[in-house]
Amino acid sequence: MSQQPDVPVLELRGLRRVYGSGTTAVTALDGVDLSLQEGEFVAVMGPSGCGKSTLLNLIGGLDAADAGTVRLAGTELGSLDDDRLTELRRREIGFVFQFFNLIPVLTAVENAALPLRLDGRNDADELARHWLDRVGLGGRANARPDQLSGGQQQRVAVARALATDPVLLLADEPTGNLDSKSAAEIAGLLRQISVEWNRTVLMVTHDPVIASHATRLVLMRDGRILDDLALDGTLQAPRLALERAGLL
Ligand SMILES: Nc1ncnc2c1ncn2[C@@H]1O[C@H](COP(=O)(O)OP(=O)(O)OP(=O)(O)O)[C@@H](O)[C@H]1O
Repeated sequence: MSQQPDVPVLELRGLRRVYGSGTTAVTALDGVDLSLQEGEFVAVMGPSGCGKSTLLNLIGGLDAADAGTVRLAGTELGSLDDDRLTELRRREIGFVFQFFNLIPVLTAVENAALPLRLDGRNDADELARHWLDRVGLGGRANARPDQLSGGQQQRVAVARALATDPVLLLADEPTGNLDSKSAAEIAGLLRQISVEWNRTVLMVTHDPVIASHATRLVLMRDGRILDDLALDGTLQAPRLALERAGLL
């Protein structure tokens, strides 16, 4: 999928998701509009239960909205059949998770190559090595996850997420299982991926220091977007925005 100029990488319109029905219904997303341009690094923050995971699930095509649309580089996810949605998810969205989700018996390069192998690419290992190099792990390509630190394992996961050259990288608490030094390094890598490599990154985090690496901050509460602001790279900016919004 090539990115066309002027078409947002991601466009959400009127996104709504209600779990359950009747008196026990929970409105997890209550009319979310959001547009991301190529090269942005957006941090999403908000209190527990405000709808962040639901939002990522809908953007990642893992769950369907009750109303509204998700467009990825112009393609509306709701218009795709299951096979096309699976294909788009594998090629056009890179996922990075809190607990890395690497396969323990595979080496770093085998893990990073996995989405390409699933796609039948015969240059899978070559591309995986290229991405491991770019994320600073070229020297550990043949190590298994249990031979790598947490930060290194997350780098493998980032290489795997980038291997198919997706239009969007989704990161769900990518530093939540790391010590503060490794966490800052991974957040710095995500910033490099967006600002220097012009990839688009959407990250959910609870940590305002980690959010300070992003170029833009989206604050959520009760299934809605409360604030959406550009960040200036200072450590305090997300904390001040959270305070202003009454979320701290
Ligand atoms: N499968 C489900 N069934 C019923 N309610 C759900 C389900 N998943 C989430 N919810 C509810 O929807 C709301 C939003 O949940 P969600 O997990 O998206 O929030 P979150 O911001 O990711 O929270 P956290 O920061 O704790 O992960 C919450 O009230 C939650 O209890």
